[in-house]
Amino acid sequence: MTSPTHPAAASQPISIETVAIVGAGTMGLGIAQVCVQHGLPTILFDINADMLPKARQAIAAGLGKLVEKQKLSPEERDAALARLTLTDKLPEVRADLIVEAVVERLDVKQQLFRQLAEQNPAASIFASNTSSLPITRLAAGIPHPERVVGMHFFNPAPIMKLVEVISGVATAPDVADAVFALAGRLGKRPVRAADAPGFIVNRVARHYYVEGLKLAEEQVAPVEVIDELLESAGFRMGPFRLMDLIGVDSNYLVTSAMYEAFHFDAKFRPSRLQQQKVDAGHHGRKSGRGFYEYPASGPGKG
Ligand SMILES: NC(=O)c1ccc[n+]([C@@H]2O[C@H](COP(=O)([O-])OP(=O)(O)OC[C@H]3O[C@@H](n4cnc5c(N)ncnc54)[C@H](O)[C@@H]3O)[C@@H](O)[C@H]2O)c1
Repeated sequence: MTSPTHPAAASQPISIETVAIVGAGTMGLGIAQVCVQHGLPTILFDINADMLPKARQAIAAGLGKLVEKQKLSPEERDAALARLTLTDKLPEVRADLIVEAVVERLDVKQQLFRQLAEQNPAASIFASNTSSLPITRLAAGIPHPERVVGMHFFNPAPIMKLVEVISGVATAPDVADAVFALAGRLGKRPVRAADAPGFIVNRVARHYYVEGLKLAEEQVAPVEVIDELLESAGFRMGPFRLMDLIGVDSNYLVTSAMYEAFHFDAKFRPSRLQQQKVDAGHHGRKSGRGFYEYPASGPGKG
């Protein structure tokens, strides 16, 4: 059996010099910050124009914190910000590497990749930050599926070192290699993962959320107590505080996708308590309220 090949990869390693991030939400803006900080001209696109000024502010604040900690000079911060282009116009999304960080829905991500394929050369790499959707399925029906790869950052992207690099059945090895190398250039610790539901971390971590929610539903203890106990047992954040950071809606979609991917295995069943939070718009820090309230600091902070 021969491996798929990437159009740009005939004789030399694929070079990634420009990046575009699609989706300026919790993950997209963190990934964009990391890219500009590491010297890459980066386009950040969102369909919702209202997200863009907030995204610039959040990235400026993130870089500002690094200046305060003397990890970045004010000049480096300014140069990083100058590498950032924000847009709500999809035709402007052209780059060597496009990382999508939009809502966790296969149909939305596939439609986006199909549109991007029309305006980008075959050599552009399409990476997905999906937490749970199969890369093989995501690539199906996309022109040049060998360029589709998983590049899964963790939240908060500027801080967390791990990046899972996932090859689907069609992914060209040199595409995965190029994304792996880029993650290293971004100061991350890349790890290769096979295309299994939830990859590595989310497969294990799912039970942290699912069991925490079951405890709350069964009224074994209130959410604050569950969080406090797990934090005192050594976890950095309890499951509810962590879901508020992740986005209760994003976390719910990941659990739902994994439940389906594991053929409705009861151990991944999504919680009604969480579904109600989503239905009520209590999406966590980003909406100012989730399992906790974030009134004074506003959305996005805690
Ligand atoms: N939140 C986390 O902790 C986390 C961690 C790792 C991976 N992920 C994954 O990252 C992806 C994004 O999650 P998030 O939590 O950042 O979501 P989010 O809801 O915070 O942000 C999504 C953004 O995408 C935009 N968007 C939606 N559809 C779009 C489209 N078609 N084109 C352009 N923009 C579009 C929305 O306007 C929004 O700004 C998901 O696949 C999720 O599973 C999330």
